[in-house]
Amino acid sequence: MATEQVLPFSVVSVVEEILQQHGNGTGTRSREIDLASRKADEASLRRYEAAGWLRKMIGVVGGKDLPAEPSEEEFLLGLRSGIILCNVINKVQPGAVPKVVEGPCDSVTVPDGAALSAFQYFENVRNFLVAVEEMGLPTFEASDLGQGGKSARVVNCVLALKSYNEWKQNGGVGTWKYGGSLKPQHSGTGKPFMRKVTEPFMNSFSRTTSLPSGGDHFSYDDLGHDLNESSASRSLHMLVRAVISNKKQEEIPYIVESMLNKVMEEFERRLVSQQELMKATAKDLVASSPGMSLETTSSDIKMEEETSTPIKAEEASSGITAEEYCSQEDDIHDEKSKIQLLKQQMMVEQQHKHIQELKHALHSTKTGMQFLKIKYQEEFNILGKHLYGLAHAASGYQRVLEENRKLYNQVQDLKGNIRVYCRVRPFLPGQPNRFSTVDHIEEGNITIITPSKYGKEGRKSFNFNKVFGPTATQEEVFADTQPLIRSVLDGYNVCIFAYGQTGSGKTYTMSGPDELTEESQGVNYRALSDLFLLSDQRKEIICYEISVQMLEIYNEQVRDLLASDVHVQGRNFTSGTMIRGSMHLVDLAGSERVDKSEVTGDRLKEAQHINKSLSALGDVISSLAQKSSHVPYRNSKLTQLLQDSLGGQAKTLMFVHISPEHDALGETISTLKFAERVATVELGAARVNKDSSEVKELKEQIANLKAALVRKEGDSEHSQNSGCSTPERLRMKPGTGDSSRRQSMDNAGNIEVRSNSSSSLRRRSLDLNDLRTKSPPWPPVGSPAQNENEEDKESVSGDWVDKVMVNRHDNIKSGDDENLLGQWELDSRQLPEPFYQGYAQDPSKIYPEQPFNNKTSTANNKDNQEFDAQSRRSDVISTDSDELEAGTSDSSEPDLLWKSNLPRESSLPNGLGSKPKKTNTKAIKRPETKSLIPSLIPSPSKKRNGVSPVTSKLGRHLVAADVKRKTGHAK
Ligand SMILES: Nc1ncnc2c1ncn2[C@@H]1O[C@H](COP(=O)(O)OP(=O)(O)OP(=O)(O)O)[C@@H](O)[C@H]1O
Repeated sequence: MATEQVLPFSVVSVVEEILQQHGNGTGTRSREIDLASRKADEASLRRYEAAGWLRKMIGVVGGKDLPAEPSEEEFLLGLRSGIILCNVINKVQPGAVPKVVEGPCDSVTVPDGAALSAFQYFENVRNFLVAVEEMGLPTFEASDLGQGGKSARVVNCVLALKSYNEWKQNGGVGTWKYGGSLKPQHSGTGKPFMRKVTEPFMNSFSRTTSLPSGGDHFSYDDLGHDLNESSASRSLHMLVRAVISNKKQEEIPYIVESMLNKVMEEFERRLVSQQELMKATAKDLVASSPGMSLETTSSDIKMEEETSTPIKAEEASSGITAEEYCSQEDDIHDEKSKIQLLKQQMMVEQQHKHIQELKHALHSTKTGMQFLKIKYQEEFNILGKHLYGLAHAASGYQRVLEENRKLYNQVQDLKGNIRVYCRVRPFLPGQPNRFSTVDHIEEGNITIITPSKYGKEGRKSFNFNKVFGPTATQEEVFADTQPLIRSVLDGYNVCIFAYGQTGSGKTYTMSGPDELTEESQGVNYRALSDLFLLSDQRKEIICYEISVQMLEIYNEQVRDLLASDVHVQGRNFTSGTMIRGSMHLVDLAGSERVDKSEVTGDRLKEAQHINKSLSALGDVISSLAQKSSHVPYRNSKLTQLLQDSLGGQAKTLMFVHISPEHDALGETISTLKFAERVATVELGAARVNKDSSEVKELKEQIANLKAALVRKEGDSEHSQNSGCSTPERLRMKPGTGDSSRRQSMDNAGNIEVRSNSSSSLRRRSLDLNDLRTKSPPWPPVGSPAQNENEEDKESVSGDWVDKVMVNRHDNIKSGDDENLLGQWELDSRQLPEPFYQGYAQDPSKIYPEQPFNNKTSTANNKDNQEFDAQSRRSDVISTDSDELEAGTSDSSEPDLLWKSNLPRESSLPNGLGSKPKKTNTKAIKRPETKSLIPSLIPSPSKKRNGVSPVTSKLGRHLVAADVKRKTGHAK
């Protein structure tokens, strides 16, 4: 059917041609007559159709002047007034002619009618024609309605109006336009005659044009085509009539069959030629478009056929030729190329637009990068400034640290150089009577419940720097001690010693209990740990060398339990200065009364020495408290060794311990009073042992010169006393070699150094000789850094005897403790270098304030030395006792504590110097059971009683021999 739609010929034309050929036998003349007749019939039929439609539209009454099948004259006459036309058009398009001039029906028929009426009728026709024109319908001339006028155009106009009306009544779908397609409505109303005989036949032929159905559009061209088609049908009809009119009835089927066969043949022939024409056209298109393939062309053509089917059908129906079609194809191809080109141009433009956008984005990115770069540079510069500031701050950090250290130590100094902390031991497990003598504790205050004889109120308060109750932990105790430890690393000498009666907790505080845990570690462990910790923290700034010395003083003999050295020594990397600090951790012997121990023999001798040590300590502290010009450091080994820590350069802390038991109340009060007195001692501002290298060299030069001077004096004395070669004399000579100096030291200094090959010292791969030879040079005696007292300067090691741990023998608990001692005893009699120079120079200088009246008795055997020391001490006490009363068991009263060594009794704060003298009956019965320190302070009553203070003190006071080896100190 697609082929039929594009056919440039119609079926009617083929049939007509066949019929004409069939009728050729009737002659040319008859054909001309038939054609004229056929045209006349067609015109009549069209006129009849128009008249019939008009009559139908306006009714019989309105159309009474128009016959159903009027002649041409009747048709024109009936429409001449324009009334029928105006009424009809107003029915088709209401209001098309607003005003229709009506008149008497006969006015038209009367030729002599009024001229006015004729004019009015003309107006009707004119209005009708205007309306028709506005509707897009074919018009005619008004003169066509006059006499002698032509009806053909009038009929066409009426039939067009009829078609328009039918299109409108069918719904008016689409837009009616002039030249549009409209399928003719073959209602058959205008073809009553043809419909009766030939309508099936005609319809079968006319439909071969396959015009689009539906009648969506109406155009005048369609009307023309319809009219042409109708004319052709009627012409065909007449040809058929002409062919069969003179034939017999029985011949007609054969004739019709013959004609149909011919029509079919002709139609097929034309189809074939049409197909050939189409193929040739397609090849030409391919040849003219090099880039187009045959398939593309075919598909394009097919596509074009599909898209333009209505147009082609219209073209076919309107007789478009193949050439015209090819021309249109070319136009379409060109159009497609243009579209393609436009598309490409659009793409190029779009890509160009994208490129522009990309360029813009790139530019923005570049700008952003530039901005970021500038920002980065700015931030980098700011960061650099910050870094510079930080570096500057870091460099100043050293100064700040130094300043902090200074301030920190200043604060410590402002607190007082001798600090006294009191600690109350808790009741021990298994103790039945738990009545505590401690009433209450408040920060630095402790109140003791006393019997009425001790006070009016039965209470007595003591103030110290700090008081720790029975529940205080080791950590809490050390927390308040720690600042002193840190001072050691800053170049200060520090002395921490524990004081108190036996069993009050001295060892517990300093070392801890026997079964040691991390929590129960005492000050010694924690202090050493802190030293190493701090030195490690400061290792970037200061290089510390820490050495530990462990000494024991027993019966006035000093034993080095570890090695010979030296100190905490640090070298500042930045300034190059050297600082030296020392720390003395001293666990003293018990201070309770001797009468509780009732010891004799060796114990008594031991107690005498302890007595002497503590007595000397009391003397030193008393002198310091009185700011005496002379401080008797050399009265005992203890005070000699602690000189640096008890002098003006040191920071001293005393832990005073008391027991809570009621039966220890006397010792408790005595101890607290002693401690309170100690707390009043002002040592002056502590000084840092800090030397530059130049100062150090100068000090060494001075020391050498002084040593040379001493040797020179010794030589001259030796020459004057030639022949006097007693051991004492020999000891007093300055040693020329190590062995001689050691010998001298052994004798004069009562120092015993023993080495044990199986000791833990050796297990640590330490060699005493090694340590000694590697020790720093012994400082010059009497160096400026030492005590201002010239005698003390010469006789005491000064800065160079540090790190002393004073230990005591415990003959009572000699079991396990003796084993522990074995680990630390040294067999060798090699002596530490400091003692050679400190003591061997001149024994008489050790006790300058005493008459050295028994030089020969201080023989080179140890016992003699001990006895000598005791004798000297006795001499001292004897001298003092001239002014003081003899001690009694009541001499433990605190008021008597310091009197013996105070130059002015009236200066005692408690005014007990005027206390009435008492006779000590206990002293007579058991003279060895007197308390230690109070007994060293003879009371006026004792003096008046005339009891020899020497015998009474030495005989009645005994330190309980319960001292353990403090092996933990050196671990
Ligand atoms: N604060 C305390 N907490 C618990 N137990 C303590 C405390 N203080 C002392 N002790 C215990 O009391 C007993 C005696 O203490 P410690 O040996 O330390 O006394 P001391 O003063 O050193 O005696 P000594 O003079 O004989 O050496 C020990 O068993 C010890 O563990």
